Amino acid sequence: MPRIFKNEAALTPEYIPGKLPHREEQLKQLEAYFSGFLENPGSMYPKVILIGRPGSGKTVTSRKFGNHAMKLSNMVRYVHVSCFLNRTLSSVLKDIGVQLNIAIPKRGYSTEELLKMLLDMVREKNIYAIVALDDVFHLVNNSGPHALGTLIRLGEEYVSRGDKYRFGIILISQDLSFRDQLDRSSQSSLGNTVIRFEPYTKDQIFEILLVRAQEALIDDAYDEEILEMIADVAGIDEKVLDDHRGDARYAIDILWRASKLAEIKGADRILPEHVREAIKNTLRGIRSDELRMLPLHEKIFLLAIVKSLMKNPNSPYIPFGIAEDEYKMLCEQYNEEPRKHTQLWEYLRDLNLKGFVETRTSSKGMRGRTTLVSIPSEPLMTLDEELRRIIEGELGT
Ligand SMILES: Nc1ncnc2c1ncn2[C@@H]1O[C@H](COP(=O)(O)OP(=O)(O)OP(=O)(O)O)[C@@H](O)[C@H]1O
Repeated sequence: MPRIFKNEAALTPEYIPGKLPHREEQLKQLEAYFSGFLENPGSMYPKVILIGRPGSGKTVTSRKFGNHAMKLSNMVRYVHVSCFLNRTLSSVLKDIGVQLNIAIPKRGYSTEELLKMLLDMVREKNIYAIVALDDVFHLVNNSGPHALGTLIRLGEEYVSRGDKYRFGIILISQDLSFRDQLDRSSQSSLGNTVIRFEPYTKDQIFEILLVRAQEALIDDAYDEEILEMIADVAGIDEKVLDDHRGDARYAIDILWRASKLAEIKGADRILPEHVREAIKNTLRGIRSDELRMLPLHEKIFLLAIVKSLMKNPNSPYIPFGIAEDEYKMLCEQYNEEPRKHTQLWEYLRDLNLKGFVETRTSSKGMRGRTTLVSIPSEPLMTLDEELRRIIEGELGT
């Protein structure tokens, strides 16, 4: 079988590439804001905000900077916390502890006690940590502005008692709305150091894809035109108002899917037809890592919504009740005890909040008022496959 990949991992979302085209400036700015902290650890407390749309490279730039910082000093650690996963102060503190190799008890302690343990241990180990809080608005939305205020002041009272600054903070978000919710003193303590990440143009996406392709694919497996074709649909375009344009994750995902299709079909190179099919099958707003993090029964309920919509191809919406029936059938199939009606409403509310589904109340034509559910912008087949894979993996079936 002809080979397409030489290092498939270079097309996975977690991979940190050797070069980050078009983010050199942002990396340089991060290095500059942290240079005092890195040259003389503990002498200052840098706080930097990264903002930009999804897929504009905030996470990967922050991680790359973290690797650079750790190379400069063996006393410095970089810690990357997903606030999508950790939505409370105590879970953020525990995650920081885990990443710093500090044993923090799972339960039985207040957040103040957890905070104190963390600060004491950091001092005892004599380390300095750069903490990046990714998707920080989830923390503020779920736990209120006070939780973030506490993190922004991390260790400041220790400094007033003679210790050094032990932390630097990077806050990552799509916009600055999280900052407006903070109280005045946290806002002023946070300051105004903002690095912006603009959505990528077609040319920029092309160069990003080229670097990735060189790392991931056999030279003969692709033409640059294939990458241009992907850049055309993924780069921003003034004429097309589309939320997903300018998103490097979307572009890289298409390249991976097209390469995989070429491999599965036994082709010796990626053809335009593979790209077309890959575009059709690529999830746009939804990320598979976010799917994976939903509670098991919320995933099964989402799969039920997907299946109900697939069974009704002429209708963009299905009533809640249809999805509920489908959910019960799926539970039977998976040998799982179905959750109660009220719990399913909770799931629906959450799925809507996270942008996985859209809901509306039925118009007059229908009898009574029912809640209708739709998934307007994702390919159902791909969602179906992805969810089944994740659920079956989790259930070990
Ligand atoms: N300049 C770049 N060069 C190479 N790869 C990039 C670049 N920018 C982004 N990527 C890749 O695109 C994907 C998405 O980037 P990243 O996760 O950093 O975006 P983000 O802005 O943090 O998005 P989100 O807000 O959705 O988390 C990752 O796989 C990342 O490696």
